[in-house]
Amino acid sequence: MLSLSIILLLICIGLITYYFLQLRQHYQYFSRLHIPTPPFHFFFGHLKTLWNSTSFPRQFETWTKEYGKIYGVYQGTVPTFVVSDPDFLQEVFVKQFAAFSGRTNFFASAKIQNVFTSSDATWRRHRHVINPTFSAAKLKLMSPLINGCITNVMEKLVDHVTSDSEFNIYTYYKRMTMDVICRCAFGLDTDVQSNPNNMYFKKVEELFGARIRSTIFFKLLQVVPQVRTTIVKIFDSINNVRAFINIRLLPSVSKKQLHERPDMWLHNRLHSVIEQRQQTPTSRVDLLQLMLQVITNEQINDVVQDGSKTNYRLTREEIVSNIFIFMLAGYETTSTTLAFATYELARHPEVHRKLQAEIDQLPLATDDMSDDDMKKYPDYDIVAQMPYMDLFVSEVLRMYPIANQAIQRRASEDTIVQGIKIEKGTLVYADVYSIHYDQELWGPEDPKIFFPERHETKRHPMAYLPFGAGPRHCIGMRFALIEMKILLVRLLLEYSILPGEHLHNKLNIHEQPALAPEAVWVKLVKRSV
Ligand code: HEM
Repeated sequence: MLSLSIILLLICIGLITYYFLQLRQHYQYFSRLHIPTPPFHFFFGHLKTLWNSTSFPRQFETWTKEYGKIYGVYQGTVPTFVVSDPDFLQEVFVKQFAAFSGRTNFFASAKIQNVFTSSDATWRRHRHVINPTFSAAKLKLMSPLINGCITNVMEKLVDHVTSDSEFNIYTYYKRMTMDVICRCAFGLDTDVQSNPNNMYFKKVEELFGARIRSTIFFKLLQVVPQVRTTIVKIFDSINNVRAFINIRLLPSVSKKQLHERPDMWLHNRLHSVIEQRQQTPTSRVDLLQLMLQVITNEQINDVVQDGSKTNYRLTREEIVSNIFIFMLAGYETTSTTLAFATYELARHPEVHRKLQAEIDQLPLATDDMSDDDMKKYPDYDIVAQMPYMDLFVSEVLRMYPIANQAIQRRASEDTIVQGIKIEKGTLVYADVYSIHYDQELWGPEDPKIFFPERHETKRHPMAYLPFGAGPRHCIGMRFALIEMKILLVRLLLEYSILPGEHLHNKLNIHEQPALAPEAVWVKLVKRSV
């Protein structure tokens, strides 16, 4: 008996020693490569410092000042290169994309993948199906749908103009962008603008407010990625039980629902979006239609795909997962950029005047004109021809790279970049703040100053990264730009934006999970053109 206990004790000691030796080995990764590293804690790596900072990107920016354009951090044990050298990034994001086609594998354990969370062959399959969604031809067809939602927001704004009071315009942008993405991508008339209590909208909002990164659960998964799959499975099972009770059992008995995680709530309800479309088919080829054209009930094994793109299929669960990610990405990013654009317009009367001057020159009909050549609302063709608008929006996105945390790649094989050996599984993170505010890349005007004309000068191809870079750049970029520009044209054609008294003190920019202000308080004044 005693000898058995001793054997067990020795095995335990052996395993612990082996684990610590492994950790030690992991933590020598950067020193072996002679890459500088800020001080870190055994077991946590740099996570403790990152958790205590205002945001990961801001901490990376601070470290870049001390450790240079290429340095390393350990997220738990995962080595991460933090890079603000544009040539190095070009190599990773563009030239060697085949070796860097994924992002962090944080979601790899999730049951169902989508175009954002997947990697390698699975990602190629998703992206191939979804890519045609926002072609130029499709964007042209979407302009009336976008304009319809913008007409709704313009009607809502009238109340604030007549009452001559300052108000938080960001709230209106969020509702509008949710309606736009749902209408254009899924043919869904959510009308969140008239019904802000729409449950889909509330859950998406809840998801962004959830500060998931600060939860113990999230932190544990970061430190010990090995237990990720098991823990995620346990959480998913609990949520599935809750969903079953909420959907099947409770409705007939009680209105009170058991709490489901907002992401799980959405996943569990989005099936009805598919059913709705299958019951009422449409001739429009939107994102949902493209995905339904390739739906399959069979299991897909990407490893043994024959490589023929015509065979690319999506399962029902994958379609749901893509709807989910598009609702999220399509709504938050665009409304936040519009919020920052409005903030900058309220602060810079000169920029505001120039943009209005360009808008006033557009071939748009006013109410009393009936010229057939004139369009009532700006569309794809009109907003595509606005040089100053381009400069303005680019400067907003340079100063506020809202989704910068997504701009990272994971090595799917061992490779060498600029003479540095990068092992499979290593992350490369673009330090977008350091790049977007780099005097060498963006001078001679101080990059801290809002100056749209700086974009007239040709810059390094990797100096401007708000939508990422390479084959995996933002799939909704052109859609977002058209939507934002149409909104700005119609807003500034009718109103001038003035700063509200609370503009600065209620801005409260935060960065978890994406860069966003709390509120943008402005006044709208009717123009007398
Ligand atoms: C101003 C608005 C937007 C910004 C700043 C933005 C930014 C980004 C960034 C930085 C990425 C990561 C790119 C990379 O890793 O290289 C990304 C990916 C993505 N974005 Fe956007 N985005 C915006 C609007 C949209 C919209 C409107 C949609 C949907 C209609 C969308 C859908 C996506 C998707 C699905 C991905 C993942 C692409 C992939 O991994 O293949 N985004 N976005």
